[in-house]
Amino acid sequence: MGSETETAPSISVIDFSTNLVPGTPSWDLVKSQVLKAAEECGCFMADFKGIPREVQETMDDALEELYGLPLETKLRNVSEKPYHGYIGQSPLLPLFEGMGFDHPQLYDNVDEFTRLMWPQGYPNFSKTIHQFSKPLAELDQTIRRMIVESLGVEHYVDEFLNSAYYVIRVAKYEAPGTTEKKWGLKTHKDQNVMSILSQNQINGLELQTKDGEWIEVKFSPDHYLVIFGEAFNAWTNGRLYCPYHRVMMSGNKNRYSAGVFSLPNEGYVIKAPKELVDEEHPEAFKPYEFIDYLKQRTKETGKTVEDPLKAYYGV
Ligand SMILES: O=C(O)CCC(=O)C(=O)O
Ligand SMILES: [Fe+2]
Repeated sequence: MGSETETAPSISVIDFSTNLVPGTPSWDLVKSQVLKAAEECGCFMADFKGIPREVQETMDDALEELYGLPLETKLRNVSEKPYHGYIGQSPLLPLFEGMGFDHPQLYDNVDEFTRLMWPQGYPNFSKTIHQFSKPLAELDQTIRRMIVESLGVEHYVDEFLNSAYYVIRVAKYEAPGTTEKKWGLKTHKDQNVMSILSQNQINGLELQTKDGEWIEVKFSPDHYLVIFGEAFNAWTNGRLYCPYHRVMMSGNKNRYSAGVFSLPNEGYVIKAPKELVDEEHPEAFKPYEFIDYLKQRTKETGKTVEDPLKAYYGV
């Protein structure tokens, strides 16, 4: 049905601001909205009140302070797993720096990272990161539970929720000082299970719709962008959409973003439950381990692969 005025595509907002209890009508309503967004756009904006405003604001300052540390200090954030530690200083992406660590929903893990950066300790920094990460890890659990229930395989909820761990990744995108857009982060699909992102007041994230149109993502306070990743898509036998996204920067203000990501555990073989495979939905992907996929993709950094998960593991 043609409408007279073209409306720009936008990302749907789903209300997580009330206490949602499984089995209640409000849970079921939100659950259906989540599945629809996951299938049609691979993302949505969660209106979520689990992180107090003052923590959101302190988070912006904390990231600015973290990235203000000398490079040799930031380089102490190392990991043997690809994409888990410090990334930056790349001539291909000169505006970008990223850091991250595992299990940020646990205070002691946050504090270990803090002490790596500030050996004398910095409890306020640890507190802020923890108060940011823990509610988002819980939100991730809620959303993943909703999808699994919606697909009618609720007896897999526990197995699926326990098959992933959390990583926090924080990024700085240096202001290019131009009106023309410069690359902050290359176009990619998230390879993990699910990502929940926030930012300071500076926009720059862009997301591609199924129709190929790019949307500039705008964040409001208490809004967190949920992006479904390839591992979740594989687990649902291809029922979800994974949107391409990128960061494009312009202007004179640095952008800081922070995200809590769920990643499949090491040793866990990602494979759709048999109930999700039938004649109408033949097996979409070969079973695979996340770390193998990550390692293969890292070897090919910079190479663009169309629909990468399908290229590597498509049946
Ligand atoms: O910084 C952002 O807003 C996006 C980060 C992102 O897409 C990622 O880490 O996968
Ligand atoms: Fe991403």
